[in-house]
Amino acid sequence: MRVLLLGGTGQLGRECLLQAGPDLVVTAPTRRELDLAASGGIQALVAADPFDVIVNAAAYTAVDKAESERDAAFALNADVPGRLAAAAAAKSIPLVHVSTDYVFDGQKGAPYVPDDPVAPLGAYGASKEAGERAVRAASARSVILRTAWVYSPFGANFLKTMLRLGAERDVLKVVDDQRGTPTTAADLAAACLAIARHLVTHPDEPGGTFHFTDAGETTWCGFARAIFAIAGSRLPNVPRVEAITTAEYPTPARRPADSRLDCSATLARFPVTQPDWRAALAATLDRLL
Ligand SMILES: NC(=O)C1=CN([C@@H]2O[C@H](COP(=O)(O)OP(=O)(O)OC[C@H]3O[C@@H](n4cnc5c(N)ncnc54)[C@H](OP(=O)(O)O)[C@@H]3O)[C@@H](O)[C@H]2O)C=CC1
Ligand SMILES: Cc1cn([C@H]2C[C@H](O)[C@@H](COP(=O)(O)OP(=O)(O)O[C@H]3O[C@@H](C)C(=O)[C@@H](O)[C@H]3O)O2)c(=O)[nH]c1=O
Repeated sequence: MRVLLLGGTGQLGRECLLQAGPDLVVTAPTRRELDLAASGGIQALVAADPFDVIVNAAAYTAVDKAESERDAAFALNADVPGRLAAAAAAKSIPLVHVSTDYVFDGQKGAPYVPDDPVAPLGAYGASKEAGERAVRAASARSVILRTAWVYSPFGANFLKTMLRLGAERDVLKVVDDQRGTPTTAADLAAACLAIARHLVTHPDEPGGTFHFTDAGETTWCGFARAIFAIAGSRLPNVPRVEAITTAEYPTPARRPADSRLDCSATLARFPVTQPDWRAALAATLDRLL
């Protein structure tokens, strides 16, 4: 299977590349080779090569910065997916596009199913929601896969922030009133590649919008506490993690209070596995430390 992977240097992209086996030929242009924000090169790239499927792991992911860089967020998260989906449709190849729990406002009070109404609270979520609409409008056979709270040994993420701050401070204050599910980029990559493969081998099946996270739920504070509980003996300093409210941790972007995602439709339709988030965290810490 020949895969065009965008965002190969990001968290998800790197895990996709690590999981590519001999039957999976992945082409992953870097930003230097293809600046997605600037380029009209997407169409040319897709048109020129015989890819079986496209996986879009590229995005603008700086949630707070997006509030002051709205145009940059929309360029990457809305315009690029639209162009990519149009190029995929023109070649009749499927697209796996990754989106976020931040398209929801977090007020449902139960895990979101894919058809629930979206209502993003910030510019990042709004840009990703616009990207979803652009992908649907292009009529490619696409799977929009929403995920949440992604972390890995690579790049910038909450796990690495906690380990960095935990080495410097004795107390970390972390919000305990935002619920969701931490998800390793490795598990997400496995899901993306399984879905990509399924779309290629089942050409008559339609796409749609789906959810994938690791299994279970917690808060950011619960996530932080689990990090230090699991990794503590391997760290030079283990901070105390103090639970605070969102109001006590003001940020430029508002975030959903409860963005748990119901993944049952994904598990029923595609051959994906959903590891428990704590087991996945332990495995990631083993890789990182
Ligand atoms: N991180 C998270 O917590 C979550 C992420 N998601 C979604 O999952 C997907 C993957 O996220 P994640 O792996 O964390 O993202 P990262 O921020 O780790 O990676 C983003 C990727 O996009 C690339 N990129 C950004 N701008 C450009 C550009 N102008 N030209 C070319 N490449 C560019 C980056 O390249 P470079 O390395 O050069 O910067 C990088 O490869 C995204 O769609 C994201 O919205 C959904 C929920 C949670
Ligand atoms: C660093 C820190 C953060 N927090 C809070 C702020 C915020 O509410 C929450 C998470 O912080 P972060 O800024 O690390 O995470 P954030 O950038 O909001 O993570 C999001 O990224 C995008 C890309 C997504 O798509 C989402 O699914 C989600 O993973 O934790 C604390 O309470 N204490 C702290 O010391």
